[in-house]
Amino acid sequence: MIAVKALTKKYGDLTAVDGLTLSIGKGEIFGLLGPNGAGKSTTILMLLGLTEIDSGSAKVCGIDPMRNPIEVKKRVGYLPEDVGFYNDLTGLQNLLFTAKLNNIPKDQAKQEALRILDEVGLLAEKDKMVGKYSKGMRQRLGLADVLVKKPEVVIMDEPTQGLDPVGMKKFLQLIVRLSRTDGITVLFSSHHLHQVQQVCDRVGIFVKGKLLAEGNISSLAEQLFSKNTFTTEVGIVPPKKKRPQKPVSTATLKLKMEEVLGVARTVFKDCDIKVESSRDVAPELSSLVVNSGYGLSYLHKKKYGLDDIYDQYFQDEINTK
Ligand SMILES: Nc1ncnc2c1ncn2[C@@H]1O[C@H](COP(=O)(O)OP(=O)(O)OP(=O)(O)O)[C@@H](O)[C@H]1O
Repeated sequence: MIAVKALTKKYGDLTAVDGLTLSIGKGEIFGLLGPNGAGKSTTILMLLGLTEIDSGSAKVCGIDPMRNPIEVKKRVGYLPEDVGFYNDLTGLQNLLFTAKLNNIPKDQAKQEALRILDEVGLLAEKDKMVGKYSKGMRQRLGLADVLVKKPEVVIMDEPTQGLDPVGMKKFLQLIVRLSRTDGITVLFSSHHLHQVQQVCDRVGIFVKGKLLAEGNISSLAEQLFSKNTFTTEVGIVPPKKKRPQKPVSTATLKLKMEEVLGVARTVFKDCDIKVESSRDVAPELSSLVVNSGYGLSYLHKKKYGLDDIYDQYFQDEINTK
């Protein structure tokens, strides 16, 4: 439904999107995850034909948005960060207005609008002026506004910005339902790791205009950590004087650990050892420690997840904002 090849956009000397290649299938929920300024909005604008592409190509529902932006707009619903509504019209009236602009017959429009208001949980508020809606209600009405057009693809730019945790959860559940029941393809941009992790089938990590990796969470971790996705933290205890076996030196223990199949690196800091490996080596490490004459004070196994990816790639940038 979305196919992008070597997509590039420059603003003067700045390359906002740098050779992006990506494809998103029908019914898939894809999360474009990246910090502020990564190029997410620019990518979305290019997909919608709202800004020019400098090089590369994009197809949305098989249509080139540069050549035929109107056809793309017919099939794609776009939910920007802040949706503009007529505040002195009710939720229902706003939706009927959108339906009219999209040439949907009046009877059909009302029936559909009511069904969608129900779906987004706003049926009880349908006659309230939108000016009196909360931020969460506006976002849900925004989604309803997009759905009235019966889109094949929904593109959302930071859709949960400003929502409280409950509102965010409900909104995300709604997105999943749309994709699962109606087969709608969803692309949404976010810099919130946890919401992306909760709902996306696939995630693209986007930093400084470049896609660093894409895939499901576990394949992302593998791509970004060069296959050494396991970390084992081991605490050793020097033996008590009277123990029969004299321990090997820590230098020897380090060498032995590095000989274990799959171990890529070890870091020794006094009695604390960190081992990076491509597979779970905890059983081998624990017996190695004991057989080398040490006691084992602790052993933690950890597999990289999106949190680690986030820490490595985004946290510094977000902290500086
Ligand atoms: N119209 C413009 N003119 C010049 N530079 C721009 C323009 N629009 C965006 N940029 C720059 O392009 C880069 C990418 O911006 P973009 O808005 O696409 O990022 P983003 O990932 O959507 O960020 P955010 O999460 O803050 O919305 C940024 O450095 C931004 O300053």
